[in-house]
Amino acid sequence: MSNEDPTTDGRGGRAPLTVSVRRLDPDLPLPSYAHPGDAGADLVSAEDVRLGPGERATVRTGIALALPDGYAAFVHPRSGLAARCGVTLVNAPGTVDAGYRGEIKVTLINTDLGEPVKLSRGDRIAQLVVQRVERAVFAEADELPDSRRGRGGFGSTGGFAAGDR
Ligand SMILES: O=c1ccn([C@H]2C[C@H](O)[C@@H](COP(=O)(O)OP(=O)(O)OP(=O)(O)O)O2)c(=O)[nH]1
Repeated sequence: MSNEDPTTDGRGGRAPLTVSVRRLDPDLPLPSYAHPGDAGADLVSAEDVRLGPGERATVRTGIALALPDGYAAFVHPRSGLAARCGVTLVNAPGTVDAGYRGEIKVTLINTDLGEPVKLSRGDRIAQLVVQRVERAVFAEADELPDSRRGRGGFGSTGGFAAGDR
């Protein structure tokens, strides 16, 4: 039996987490990181999609996951698609629960009000960030401890002209 700690790679770094993936569409790739150190693994579209100006669509990715307990995956937009075409996610980031075994889907929206966007099957449409998450116990309290921010909420620190009127 090995005494090695499975959470380390034996060279002082963290061992990668293995996540089981089912390919619901065998011709599409598994999620993959474009570069070492990338936080998000690209997800591709399983279908051809045309998004008219301002239109949204929920798009299949052809994969299903089994995340270990204590982890979640977050579906984030791709910055290039957002900057070039105005395509982002309606619910960014989408939350994929550890217990979810269905197909990962991505709800895209074309925020460009002038131009339609065409995406093809196999195009990279979003990125998946896998993270450890805490499960909180919500303990009711009559008083909360003081803090510097206190009750100062939305925009309370200023910093944008339109909100400083
Ligand atoms: O962008 C996303 C977001 C979620 N999901 C899947 C995984 C997630 O575990 C499930 C439910 O998502 P969420 O909890 O955000 O949806 P809800 O509207 O709160 O539904 P529910 O009542 O099922 O929790 O849908 C996706 O495939 N893509």
